[in-house]
Amino acid sequence: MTSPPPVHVRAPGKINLSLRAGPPDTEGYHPLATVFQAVSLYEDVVAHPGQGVSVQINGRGADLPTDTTNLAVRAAGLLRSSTGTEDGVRLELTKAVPVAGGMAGGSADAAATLLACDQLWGTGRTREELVALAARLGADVPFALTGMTAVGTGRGDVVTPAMSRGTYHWVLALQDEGLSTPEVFRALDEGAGPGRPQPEVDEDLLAALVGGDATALAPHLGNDLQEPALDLRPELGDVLAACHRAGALAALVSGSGPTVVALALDGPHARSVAEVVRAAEVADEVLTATGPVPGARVVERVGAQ
Ligand SMILES: C[C@](O)(CO)[C@H](O)COP(=O)(O)OP(=O)(O)OC[C@H]1O[C@@H](n2ccc(N)nc2=O)[C@H](O)[C@@H]1O
Ligand SMILES: Nc1ncnc2c1ncn2[C@@H]1O[C@H](COP(=O)(O)OP(=O)(O)OP(=O)(O)O)[C@@H](O)[C@H]1O
Repeated sequence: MTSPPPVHVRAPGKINLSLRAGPPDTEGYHPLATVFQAVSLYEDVVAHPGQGVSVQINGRGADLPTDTTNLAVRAAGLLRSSTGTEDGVRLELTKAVPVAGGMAGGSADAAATLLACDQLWGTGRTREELVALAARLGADVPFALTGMTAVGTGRGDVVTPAMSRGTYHWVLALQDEGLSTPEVFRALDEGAGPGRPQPEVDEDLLAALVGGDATALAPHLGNDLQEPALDLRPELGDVLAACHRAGALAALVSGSGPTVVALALDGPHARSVAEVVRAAEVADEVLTATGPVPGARVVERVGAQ
């Protein structure tokens, strides 16, 4: 029997336009009310037929583990055990999203792997089944399947698509050294103390997104994890200040950081803000991106007729 052609899936990184977190539950997880936007910084996963499950990493994160602690390997393993297939896969990841950067790169790898392996193995999971598997892999993984703009509730894993008009232009200030998501949540708990209210989705932000006007959106951007991320990494204050000085409409830490994202008026404005932030030498890399963009999708079935 001839082996099936490889499957190439692309999945986006995300930013949190708004993130509100309540006090932790008995398992240490925090209830969230967040608004995600998928942006044009992508992870590419090519699933080749193989023996067992293995992974090779290109681009960023060449020093990430390739054992079962890798989120892509976990995703393939979970699909295998839940479907009972004995087929294998050799995964080739090309990472563009910063590692431990608050942009859910590992979650994008996991989402892309679920979709790629389902196609490669012909296991025929429905979208709902893939989303349920995604939630078992991490709070951000379901959104990486959905993409575009969405509200995340529960642990951030209950994803509901949201309306958004137009395209938003972002400047991304990346740091080589990541921040640990559990540590940032711990710092939040130390700073915020008990008795905080259950988080609610910011309706004004959702209304601004429907209007499609970046200037109207800017004052509604916010992140409860920004202060704890700044406590752990005070230098991020310089990045935020540089974005403001550069004329950004708003600047905030994405998710658990340390990536700082700045909102611009349009493409040329984003490029000029990026130039000023780059010159300030407060970030290891400064990129521009747009959003919203679609979630994980098959780019091509390599060699397919
Ligand atoms: C910060 C965000 O990126 C915002 O979108 C997410 O909340 C994090 O999502 P994630 O990295 O996919 O999270 P998971 O892999 O499920 O969890 C990693 C760790 O983050 C903390 N965590 C995560 C999600 C959540 N709602 N509450 C938490 O406290 C927990 O300590 C958990 O052990
Ligand atoms: N394929 C993967 N890519 C990136 N990190 C991975 C991967 N597999 C496992 N990890 C581990 O997960 C940790 C966080 O991954 P990720 O890059 O998704 O962080 P993040 O963007 O801060 O995530 P989030 O925004 O979802 O909290 C890394 O420090 C790494 O140890």
